[in-house]
Amino acid sequence: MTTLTNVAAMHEWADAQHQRGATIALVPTMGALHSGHLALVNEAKRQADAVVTSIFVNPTQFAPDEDYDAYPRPLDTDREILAERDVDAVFAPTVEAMYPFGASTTEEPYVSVDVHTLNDHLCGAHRPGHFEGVVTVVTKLLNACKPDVAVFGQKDAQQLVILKHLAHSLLFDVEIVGVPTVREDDGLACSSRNAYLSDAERAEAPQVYAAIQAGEQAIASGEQHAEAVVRAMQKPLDQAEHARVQYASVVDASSLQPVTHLHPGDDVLIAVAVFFGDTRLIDNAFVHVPSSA
Ligand SMILES: Nc1ncnc2c1ncn2[C@@H]1O[C@H](COP(=O)(O)OP(=O)(O)OP(=O)(O)O)[C@@H](O)[C@H]1O
Ligand SMILES: CC(C)(CO)[C@@H](O)C(=O)[O-]
Ligand code: BAL
Repeated sequence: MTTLTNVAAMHEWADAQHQRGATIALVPTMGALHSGHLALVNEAKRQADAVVTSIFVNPTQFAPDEDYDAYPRPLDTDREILAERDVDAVFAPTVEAMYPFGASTTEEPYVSVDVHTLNDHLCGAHRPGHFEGVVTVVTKLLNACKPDVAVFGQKDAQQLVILKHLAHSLLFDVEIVGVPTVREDDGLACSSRNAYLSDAERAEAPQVYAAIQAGEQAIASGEQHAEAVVRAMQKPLDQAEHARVQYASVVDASSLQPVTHLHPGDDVLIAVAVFFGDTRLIDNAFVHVPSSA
């Protein structure tokens, strides 16, 4: 497994793969790898001949009050994990390599991609600049790694939907593939940020998934009012003493705009963000409204 830290070396590797007729799958991550990331790597291996995993904690997607400095960076362990999985290359650029003119976009002339109304709800409404930072860095990663396929987790559902629109709107010649959320045995979605939880918070954290299951159940049993679905999602979270709900929402699965009524055949995204202390957890499900609803 080769490790590449600058864009020129990454281009050289990608060009060499394509010259030998191999396709490339990219798995973008911020490191601190867990089973969720490894599911993406497995899918990448199914999708292409050569797999590159990027490890980059992207400064521009963190709001000023968020955990950019504290975010875990166990690069050597991550590299060992990826080598064991026979990943072909790791792209671990410096901030300077990814942002040659500086990551603070207020200081330099710059170009960025606007996500417009896709940013209005869910995490976009609560993390100023987050998705602009994500689409900017993913654009850079796609240009640096030249993949045929890029693999992302459904755990970050709003991100996945926005990135599919990014590729479609801006004519990127890449397929965006989503992978279902990988969970701990008790249902909690695997996340690098789970490591921040105290024992008491960790014990209650599976209620976040219980909220999603309650929403799915309400829709499956014919509930037509989004408000009632949200109330059902709220109930398991009311039982978690340490939980503070940031949002519980039902939105259209493509436009990400709130829905009030569910109609048979609709595709919706039900999603929650919940704080346990300073740790913010998200979970969600894409749900197809059944014909009995
Ligand atoms: N439990 C999971 N199941 C499937 N994919 C996941 C899971 N957790 C993260 N991913 C995906 O892995 C990719 C990299 O995510 P990232 O490195 O931010 O990990 P993370 O654990 O989600 O971190 P964070 O705690 O910052 O949310 C993203 O596409 C993300 O959706
Ligand atoms: C896609 C991503 C690697 C971009 O920094 C990040 O948002 C993540 O880890 O989901
Ligand atoms: N997994 C999404 C990256 C973030 O929370 O910033």
